[in-house]
Amino acid sequence: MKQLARWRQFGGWWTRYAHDARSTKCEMTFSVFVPDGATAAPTLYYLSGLTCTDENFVHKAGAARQASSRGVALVVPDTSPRGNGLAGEDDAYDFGTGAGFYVDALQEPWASAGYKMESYVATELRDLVDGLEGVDADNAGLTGHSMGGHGALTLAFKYPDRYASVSALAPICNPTRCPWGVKAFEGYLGSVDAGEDHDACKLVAKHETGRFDSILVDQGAEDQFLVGDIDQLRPESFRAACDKAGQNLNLRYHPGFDHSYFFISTFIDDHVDFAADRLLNNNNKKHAAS
Ligand SMILES: N[C@@H](CCC(=O)N[C@@H](CS)C(=O)NCC(=O)O)C(=O)O
Repeated sequence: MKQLARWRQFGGWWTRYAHDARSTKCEMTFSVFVPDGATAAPTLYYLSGLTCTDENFVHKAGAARQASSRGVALVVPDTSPRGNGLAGEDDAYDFGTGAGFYVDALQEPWASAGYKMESYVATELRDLVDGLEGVDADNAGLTGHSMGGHGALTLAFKYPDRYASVSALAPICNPTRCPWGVKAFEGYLGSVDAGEDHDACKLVAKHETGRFDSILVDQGAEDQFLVGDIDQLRPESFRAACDKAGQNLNLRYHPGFDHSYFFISTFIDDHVDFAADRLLNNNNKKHAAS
């Protein structure tokens, strides 16, 4: 693993790393924020949306202010493999590069070309984070935006033993029923049906799925992907699925806000707090028990 850059912000340090990744078969970058003085800070993963690298969030969200004040580390991965030279991978903003959808592709050529972002985030990156100073990789939560909100919700349901908290900003809640998700699942998995195992609305209904005391979802009421002719996000489907499954959900609509980082930067502190309230508590419990 090599260090690409290091910046001081608020009460802590960002470090940007590159490493040769097994699951994605290429060099991957990610960024980590560690608050000053942390010895075992809980880890909040932020999963980004379509077209993003790890840098969009680091530069635009301003999350380090609250993360340093709460003593939470932030881990920000990229959104897909890059540069594996696959024909067509750069042709569209919503498939291929920048659009890994947090699934392990089953369909060729994507499966052999490292489109394995589920394994990358949930296992390979987690193991790397375990080796970093100041952070506790075993005390982790997830949040994310849009495609990354879908990643946060679905990985939390699929790996409840790895994540003790989950929230999301304008997540793609029901990808088997929206154009972005249908395109991704047909392309990476071979069918929309195969995507049911990566759809938050379907996963919350499964009884072996993890349950969380609450899930926070923020949504801009003027989000261009919500209020257009085509609803890519479908938060009301997630509300209905959570109600049916007995999963507590705090879904908040914010008038005037769109899908952008202006929305994310306004509400990100609440997501850091939401994770901190759960993970610091979790941490205390763990230490009290030992
Ligand atoms: N480029 C796409 C939209 C892509 C988009 O909105 N991406 C969001 C995540 S879904 C984002 O965070 N973009 C990067 C940024 O705003 O910095 C379009 O024009 O329809």
